[in-house]
Amino acid sequence: MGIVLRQVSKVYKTGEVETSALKDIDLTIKEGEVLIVLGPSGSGKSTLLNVMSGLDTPSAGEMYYNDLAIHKLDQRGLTKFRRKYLGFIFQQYNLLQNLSVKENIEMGAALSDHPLSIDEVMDAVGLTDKAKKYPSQLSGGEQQRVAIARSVVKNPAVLFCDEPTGALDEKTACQVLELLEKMNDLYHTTIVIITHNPSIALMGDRVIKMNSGIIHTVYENVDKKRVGEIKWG
Ligand SMILES: Nc1ncnc2c1ncn2[C@@H]1O[C@H](COP(=O)(O)OP(=O)(O)OP(=O)(O)O)[C@@H](O)[C@H]1O
Repeated sequence: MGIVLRQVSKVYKTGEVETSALKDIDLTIKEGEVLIVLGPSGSGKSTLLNVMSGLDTPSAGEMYYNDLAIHKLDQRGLTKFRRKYLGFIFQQYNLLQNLSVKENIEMGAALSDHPLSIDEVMDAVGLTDKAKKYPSQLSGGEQQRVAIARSVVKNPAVLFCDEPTGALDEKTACQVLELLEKMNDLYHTTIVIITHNPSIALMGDRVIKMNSGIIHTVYENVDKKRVGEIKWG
């Protein structure tokens, strides 16, 4: 159970040029695990995330979420799948500018039939005193935290995070990672984190390393660390 990829490939065609961004990927993401995806720029990390979360379609291969055959879904089916089970944390925030912080987070809660408490999540990301502000009145880091709160409050089964702390200072980045850790502890949320930062890999149950569209290394993290124990350098 979990997410299963079998022989998944993705080829981008730009005019005459073809780029093989994923080559015959076999991967199982177990329910409730924290999986870290490392790899140099252009190695296929974002493509992997987009394809396995149904934001993009594979060129070949099969993908399953528990018993659901994701590769067989049409766009409507994919949207339903994402809405029901998934949360996303990206570097760009996509906040609704004419809604307050609290209203943006409420939008996330409204997508779920088992949301978390809006007030608790706002508190966890340190936004309680900004609840009535609008995105344009916030710093970049604060906007990122609103976007994270909006994804987390939905209480999704799987949270996909693409460089979730890339634009944040160390203290805020730690708060964000601790929130992800808490989601995993409390709700058994499956968490996939794409990162360039090898220190973040220390919080993973498993780490995969990509290069040129393939997974060249997978390892279990026998010495998994709590976020609070990680030394950032
Ligand atoms: N929409 C697209 N059209 C054409 N080629 C693309 C597209 N998106 C990605 N690629 C190519 O596919 C390959 C994998 O890109 P991808 O964005 O998945 O890498 P990445 O590991 O996430 O990189 P980064 O760490 O820089 O975000 C690269 O060669 C990239 O140029």
